[in-house]
Amino acid sequence: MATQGKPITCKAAVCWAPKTPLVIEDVEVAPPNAHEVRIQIIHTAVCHTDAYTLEGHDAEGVFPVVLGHEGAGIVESVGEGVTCVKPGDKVIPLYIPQCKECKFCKSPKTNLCQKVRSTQGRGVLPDGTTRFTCKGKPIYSFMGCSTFSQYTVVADISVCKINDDSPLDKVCLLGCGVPTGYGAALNTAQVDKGSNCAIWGLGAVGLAVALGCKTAGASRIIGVDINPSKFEVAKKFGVTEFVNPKDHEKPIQDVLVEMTDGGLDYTFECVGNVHTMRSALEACHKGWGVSTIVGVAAAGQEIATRPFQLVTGRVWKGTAFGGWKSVDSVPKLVEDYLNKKLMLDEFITHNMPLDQINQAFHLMHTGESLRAVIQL
Ligand SMILES: NC(=O)C1=CN([C@@H]2O[C@H](COP(=O)(O)OP(=O)(O)OC[C@H]3O[C@@H](n4cnc5c(N)ncnc54)[C@H](OP(=O)(O)O)[C@@H]3O)[C@@H](O)[C@H]2O)C=CC1
Ligand SMILES: N[C@@H](CCC(=O)N[C@@H](CSC=O)C(=O)NCC(=O)O)C(=O)O
Ligand SMILES: [Zn+2]
Ligand SMILES: [Zn+2]
Repeated sequence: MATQGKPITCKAAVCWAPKTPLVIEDVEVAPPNAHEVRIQIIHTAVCHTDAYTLEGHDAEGVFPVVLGHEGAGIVESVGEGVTCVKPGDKVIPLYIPQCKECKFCKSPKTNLCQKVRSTQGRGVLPDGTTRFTCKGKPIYSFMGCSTFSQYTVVADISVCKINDDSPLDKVCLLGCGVPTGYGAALNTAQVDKGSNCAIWGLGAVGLAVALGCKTAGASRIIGVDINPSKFEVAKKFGVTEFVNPKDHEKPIQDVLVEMTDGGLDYTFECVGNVHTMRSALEACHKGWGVSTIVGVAAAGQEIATRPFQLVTGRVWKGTAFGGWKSVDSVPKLVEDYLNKKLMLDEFITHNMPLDQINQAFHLMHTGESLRAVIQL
């Protein structure tokens, strides 16, 4: 391979500082070190967590940075000791890796591999450095993925090989939002047949929760959102009823408890707002209701409720990447998509080139998009 072992100069969307538009720059991407993989990113989608970090809400946010963590691409070259993928393989970068060796990976109770968590949280690869340079300055990595670049370097435990027939413009969604919501219902909450569920926030993550609830055989799936334009599209994902908190004077949890003869079996917060997190918990049925926090709240925010809500049997949970052990699960989710058992296309509302990436953020903020897919 002509580029192997050499730096590659390519286009990337660089975030120089919080709350500033991304700038398309020529960046230099160094070759992969041992146990690293350099990937040509072909498509990436934009997740609300990219916007959250761009807005300066992430306690771990470091700048300048190449954001993006919902991507798919082709391996360009690998560093010494890499055996899990080879040049030419189609892959998905994984922001929660799976080393299969740490205490977390060995436990069936969690997907939160901690092997590279501390370096990833500081915006660097496991050796403490970054592979991106622009205008002579090092540029940080994001969530171990940095998919808003034509080339990126990730740890070998942070990537999985997928079926050669995968359409990368669709399966890039399996890097974050869809598995997160789908797994929140199936793995974390373990929704059961005939149950009633409510979902706050009908973006891609909330709609993927709906899909998981539907797959589990839930009877009622209530969508709660302040943007009524989300209601029509939500039906495709299994949402059966809609509630807009703006249409009610009472706290929305009281409205839902009345609608459901005492409360919901399962609720999901997919907004990232501590007030909706409280509503979702308090809308749960006494004795057994389970509320799962999926949304990511801004730095410094804290949740509150009366402890009596928990004493009387409601359970508060949270999920990261839907509880999926990433290397084991993402290739299987790709197969489910290829076998038409998992919807993805319906989440994609926009397609655009890299130089329009700021428009993708705008569409998310105005509530016009579910997922915008960027072609690199
Ligand atoms: N735990 C994890 O592993 C992951 C967490 N996330 C988090 O999940 C959340 C959702 O992500 P995503 O689907 O991409 O985001 P979106 O912005 O696409 O969707 C959020 C939805 O919530 C709606 N909303 C905003 N405020 C309220 C409110 N007060 N009550 C009800 N609905 C409201 C928005 O309406 P409007 O259209 O008007 O804005 C929008 O429809 C984010 O916090 C993201 O960071 C994402 C991926 C993984
Ligand atoms: N860095 C933040 C927290 C951000 C966060 O909660 N990230 C989610 C994924 S959101 C994806 O779109 C997550 O999986 N967290 C687990 C983890 O180990 O990071 C902060 O400092 O609060
Ligand atoms: Zn995400
Ligand atoms: Zn691990």
